[in-house]
Order: sequence, then C-alpha cells, then structure tokens
Amino acid sequence: QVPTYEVLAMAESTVPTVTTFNVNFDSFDFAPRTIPESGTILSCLSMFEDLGFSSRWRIKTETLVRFLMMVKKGYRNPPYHNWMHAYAVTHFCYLLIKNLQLHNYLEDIELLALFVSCLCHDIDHRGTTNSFQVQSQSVLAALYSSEGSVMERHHLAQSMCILNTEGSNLFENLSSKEYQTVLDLMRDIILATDLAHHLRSVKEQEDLADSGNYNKASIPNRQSLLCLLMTACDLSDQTKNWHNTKHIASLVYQEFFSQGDLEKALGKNPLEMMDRERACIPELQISFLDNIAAPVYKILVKFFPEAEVVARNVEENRKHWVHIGQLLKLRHGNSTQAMSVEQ
Ligand SMILES: Cc1nc2ccc(C(=O)NCC(C)C)cc2n2c(-c3cc(OC(C)(C)C)ccc3Cl)nnc12
Ligand SMILES: [Mg+2]
Ligand SMILES: [Zn+2]
Repeated sequence: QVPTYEVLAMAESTVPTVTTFNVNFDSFDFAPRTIPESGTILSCLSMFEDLGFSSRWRIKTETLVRFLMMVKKGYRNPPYHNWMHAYAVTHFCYLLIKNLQLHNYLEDIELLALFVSCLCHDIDHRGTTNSFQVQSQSVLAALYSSEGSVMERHHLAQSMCILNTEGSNLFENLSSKEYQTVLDLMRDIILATDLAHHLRSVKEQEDLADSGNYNKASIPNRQSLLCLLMTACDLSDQTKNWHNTKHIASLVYQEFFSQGDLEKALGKNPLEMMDRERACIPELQISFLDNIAAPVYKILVKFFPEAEVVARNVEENRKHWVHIGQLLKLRHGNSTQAMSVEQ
C-alpha cells in the first residue's frame, strides 16, 4: 500500500500517460494483469486522465487518489475476487470507451458511472456466492437476502460509504442532479453484475442488438446496453490470451473449491463445480464459455463489429479447453477426478 503522499507526489509531478505503462495499453489484446499491483493506482489515475473524466467532472487529483486507495483497500484477498480482478475489469471498460465511440450510444455521465462501477463492483467480496451467504446465514444474507443479489447490494453499500467519506468523494463537484443520477446509475450497474440478473436480461440485450433499432434517446435501450457492457467487462479475462485464461480458471476454481470445502464442513452438498472431488475443469469451462461468456461477446460484436477480436479470442480459448479435455481423457481414461489444469 503506497502511502497517499508518495502516490500524490508522483501524480502531481507527472500523471503518467497510459502508454507510459505499455504502448499496447489501449489495445484489446493487452492483458492488464501484466501491470504489477504496485502500479495499478497510478494506472487508474492515467486512465481517468486519458478518458478526460478528471477535467470533464472536475475531479481533484488528491480526491481521486484517496478514492482509488479506499476502493483498493476495500477489496479482500480471495484467489479471484480481489483488487486485481476489479483493475482488470476497469481496464476493459477503458478499452471499450477508447475503441468503440460509446458516446454515440450512451450519455457522458453513464460512461463515468460504468467506469467507476467497474472499480467498485466486487468490493469486500469474500470469495463465496450469494447462495452461500443464504446457506451459511451470513450477516450479509440477514441484511439483503429478502431483496436478492446479496453480495451485489453489499458491494454497492460499501461503494456508497467511500463516496460519502470526506476527501474521497469523486463526485463532489457534480451538480446535485448529476450526483443523484450517477449514484442511481451505479446502483443499476452494480446490481446488474449478479449472474441471476444477467441471465434474466441477456435475451433482451440480444433482441436489441438483433433489431438494429438501438436508440440513444431511449432510456431502456441505454440501460440494457450498460448492463451488457458491465458483464462484458466482468468476464473480460476470457478475451485475452490462453495463458491469462488458464491462470484465471485456476483462481476461480481455488475460490469455488474452498467454498465447496466449507459447504461440506457445514454438512451441505456442494455443486459439482465447487466440489474438488467431482469437478472436471475443462468440461466446466467449456460450458461456462458456451452458456455465459461467449454469448455476451457475440452480442457485443453485433452492436460493435470493431470488437470482433474479443469474440474470436473467446473462441480460441474454448479450443484450448477442448484440447486439454482430450489430453486428460487420453491420460486418465474417463475418470472424472478433478485434475489440476495442466500445460
Ligand atoms: C472463468 C470463470 N468461470 C466460471 C464458471 C462458473 C461460473 C458460475 O457462476 N456458474 C454458475 C452456474 C449456475 C452457471 C462463473 C465463472 N466465472 C465468472 C463469474 C461470473 C459471474 O457473473 C457474471 C459476470 C454476471 C457472468 C459471477 C461470478 C463469477 Cl465467478 N467469472 N469468471 C468465471
Ligand atoms: Mg460480483
Ligand atoms: Zn466481478
């Protein structure tokens, strides 16, 4: 945790330009997890600058640095749902804004809300699912289970606390109307990161893309697109090279299997994907790509053909999983023992 004044000193002297980190920083092929965690705060600073948010919304560098440090500190350290996930998700949002002329589809304040939501969307995640909160009768379930989206409501509440803290309120110079709007948008966007919400909304997003009738003047159209873009950011590790994708799978299953261990200890039967005795990772990843990830990027490409490369990368990664699945079958017969991800 670099102390604020050091980051400030660095920031005040030169907020590094985005390409200071890597000339490829604004390309869909760039893997943000190659940035060391120690450089992520400054990298977020440079993304705010580069997107023109700091000047457009009169965000003081000092306030922005404090906000970023509070958000980063707000994340715990489970294998997957940690600060580096939030940073990678935020970087993909930066890529979308830089490469897809989103201002022709969304209002400026919606782009600000989307970008800040990416930073905050999983804050204080414990590495367990909504259903685990309910099963284990956690405090968060007691607070939010009647409304559903237990973890997402908590991520939102934590984000609001940071914005309400003196010195880290990013939106301090927005008008009261803008302020209310950006908070309402963050609520809709962060609640949209609940997988259950996504599965209910994806058909509508596909129909909108297929209709070719997207209308920037339509609030429901804009809301639908914002949810699609948020999910595309949340899953963006699947759009990078195989090395990245394989690494992410091992992080996700470390988290899932730990939850499965907890559920067994509670005398519950975990889902197969959470049970290290039963899960077959290649199979599970192929169905995750087919049923959840690939459809999101196919719809994205229908809206934005120039994003074609990300959908292609997802297909490439699927091929790798098929290959690994075949290798496993050859080596271990058809045993369904959970195998570490080889190669
Ligand atoms: C590599 C990778 N494998 C995954 C395998 C399975 C699942 C899973 O939840 N299956 C549940 C059954 C009922 C379908 C999620 C996986 N996953 C996510 C993810 C996405 C989420 O939700 C959004 C972003 C809205 C889609 C929420 C949480 C997570 Cl961990 N991120 N990366 C992964
Ligand atoms: Mg989440
Ligand atoms: Zn996430």
